[in-house]
Amino acid sequence: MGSFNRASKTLKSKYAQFSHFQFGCRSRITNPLAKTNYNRLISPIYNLGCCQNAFFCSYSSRHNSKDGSTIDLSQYPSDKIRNFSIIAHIDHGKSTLADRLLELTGTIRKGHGQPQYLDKLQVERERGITVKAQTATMFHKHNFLGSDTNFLLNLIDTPGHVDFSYEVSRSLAACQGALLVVDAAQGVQAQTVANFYLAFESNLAIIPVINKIDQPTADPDRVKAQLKSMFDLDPSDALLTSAKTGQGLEKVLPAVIERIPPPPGKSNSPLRMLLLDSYYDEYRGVICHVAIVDGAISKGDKITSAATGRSYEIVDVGIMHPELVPTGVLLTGQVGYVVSGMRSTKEARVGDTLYHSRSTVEPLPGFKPAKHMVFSGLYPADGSDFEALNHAIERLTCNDSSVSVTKETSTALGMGFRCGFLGLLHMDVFHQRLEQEHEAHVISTVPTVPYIFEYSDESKLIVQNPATLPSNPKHRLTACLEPTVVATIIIPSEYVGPVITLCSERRGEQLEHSFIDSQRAFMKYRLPLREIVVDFYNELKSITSGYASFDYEDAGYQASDLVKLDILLNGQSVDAMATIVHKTKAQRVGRELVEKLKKFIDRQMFEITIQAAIGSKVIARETLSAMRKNVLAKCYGGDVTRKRKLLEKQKEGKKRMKRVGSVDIPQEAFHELLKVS
Ligand SMILES: Nc1nc2c(ncn2[C@@H]2O[C@H](COP(=O)(O)OP(=O)(O)OP(=O)(O)O)[C@@H](O)[C@H]2O)c(=O)[nH]1
Repeated sequence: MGSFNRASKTLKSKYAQFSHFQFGCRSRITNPLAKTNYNRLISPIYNLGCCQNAFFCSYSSRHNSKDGSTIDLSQYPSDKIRNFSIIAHIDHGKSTLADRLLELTGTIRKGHGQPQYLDKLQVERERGITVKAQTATMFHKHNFLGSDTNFLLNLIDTPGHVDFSYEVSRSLAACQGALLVVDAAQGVQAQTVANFYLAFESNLAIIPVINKIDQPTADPDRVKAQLKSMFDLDPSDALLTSAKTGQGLEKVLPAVIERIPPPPGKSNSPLRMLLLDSYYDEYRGVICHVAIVDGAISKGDKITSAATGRSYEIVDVGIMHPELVPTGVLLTGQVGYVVSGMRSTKEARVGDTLYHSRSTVEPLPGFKPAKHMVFSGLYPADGSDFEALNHAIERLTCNDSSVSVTKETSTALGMGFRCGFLGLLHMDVFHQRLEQEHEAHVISTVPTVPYIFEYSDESKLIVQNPATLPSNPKHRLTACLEPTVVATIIIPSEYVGPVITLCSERRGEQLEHSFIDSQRAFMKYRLPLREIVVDFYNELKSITSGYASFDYEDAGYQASDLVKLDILLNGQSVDAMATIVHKTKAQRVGRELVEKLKKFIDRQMFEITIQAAIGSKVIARETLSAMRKNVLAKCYGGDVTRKRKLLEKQKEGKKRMKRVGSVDIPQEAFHELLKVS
């Protein structure tokens, strides 16, 4: 507990500086709908129908202005605006709570939208996770300081998974407060800790929300005690809710209005607009999400980008309500979108300051660039589809600028791309979106982390693709460095032993071990990134019967004993299968790789040797004896159509093979390798 108490003291002193209306304003919103259909913009009739009795009906204050805008934002100066995020550990109910708030304020009709309304992407719906943070503007009437006042509230629903914490930190930059949602049964989990600190370090007002109190195993008092001991949050400040049944939700928006300060910008200063995110719309070009830090922006204004120096004219401006609704203007403290004739999202740099071309301003600090933790090669399953894949990747990166892409060539797989991702789930999601949204069939190579190799001539090589590491370098190798992370693990106390064993097997160094309460342990480990990239979380879940929660943050590089492991088929190296491993693990990984490959490569008309080698030394070997696969073997009788079908299926399967020298490798073999390494 010592560390928590220390943290609490620091927090107390930090909190002492908190006074309402004194928070630094930074901003952010995010990508909404990949393909917004402007014909579906909310109609006045729809909005009138969906307003809830006691809540503010946005149309009561709407008018149709000359430029067609339907909402008059001039009645919302900064003191009537609240910008807040919903942050939580994965699955603690952020998106469901967001649904309820949208319904309460009449922004969406109750039961009208799909559950988790703001999770728009197919991949989000299929996996039940939030990948992109989403913003929605809501209007709400509240009795504030003795009089009924209309407020404009910007809600940002954020992802819970560690890979997307970059989204969370950008979201928080647009806010002055956050709802920290904690599951009443599960209590504080690893991402609760990580997200709390993100919000705390951004000086946000934090409102604890203990959600899912309808569950039979809910124990709100235990969670309150955890919030007190870990974050020094006052138990009496916690709101108790059930986003499922609606219990306690009426207290959420009043708390947002009363406890979160308004945005602090200056309305009479020149425009400073922070570019939070952008996405590409087929019909309108780049749509930028912005926060107005100072001043105001109107349709027709000329703006300049501080990052590129290019100027644009604003052709549309509005809010996300929750679809795009033109308002003709955005005022200080408001968040919304602008369309300005940018042709590619490369022109829209996240964190950029946009200002009126006629003025000069000090640019805003912007955001730290996203750090790529995992790299993988993406190749078209059919080599002739390179251009199609190129196009698909270009389109997708327009809507996910956190992926880095460079072209590369592999002797085994042909022309492809080396892509950098924020983590393995991010990589998986990108892959899935390529297939689902752009119909691209892709082979991805074993994910690797960025290693640094230093040589005697003081040169450094950053290796994002193991195949590029020279086996016989010109200069003597002086150091190998690998990236590390500090991992936070929260588990029921009875699983401490197995988790310690797992972390030491993964070359982890224990930094902290304490107890949150009588039932839950809290551990911090420094671990090589490579060791957690692939299946660490699955194994952690399996040894703790699914009760572990896990989060990590970048912790720099450490010297390590690394070797390059090559895979050879009939003596020929398969560059796409090369990997870099710790010397002590090379033997085991090599053996597992060749065994896996043996299972997945079909026997062919000749014998195939599969070898794992470090330099010229072979450390594992398997042999696949010769045989032709007869797909008709089990097909008795003379049914021609059935035989034809089987042969066509085989032909189709062959198309999905990759020929390396004389050996065909099925796509599944590459996928299976991901699991071993
Ligand atoms: N019993 C109960 N279930 C809830 C409540 N709130 C949410 N859930 C359920 O919890 C699951 C996760 O809810 P989400 O809203 O998707 O959680 P999330 O935090 O947005 O998840 P990520 O975006 O993946 O981090 C869903 O099955 C919800 O129906 C609640 O108050 N009570």
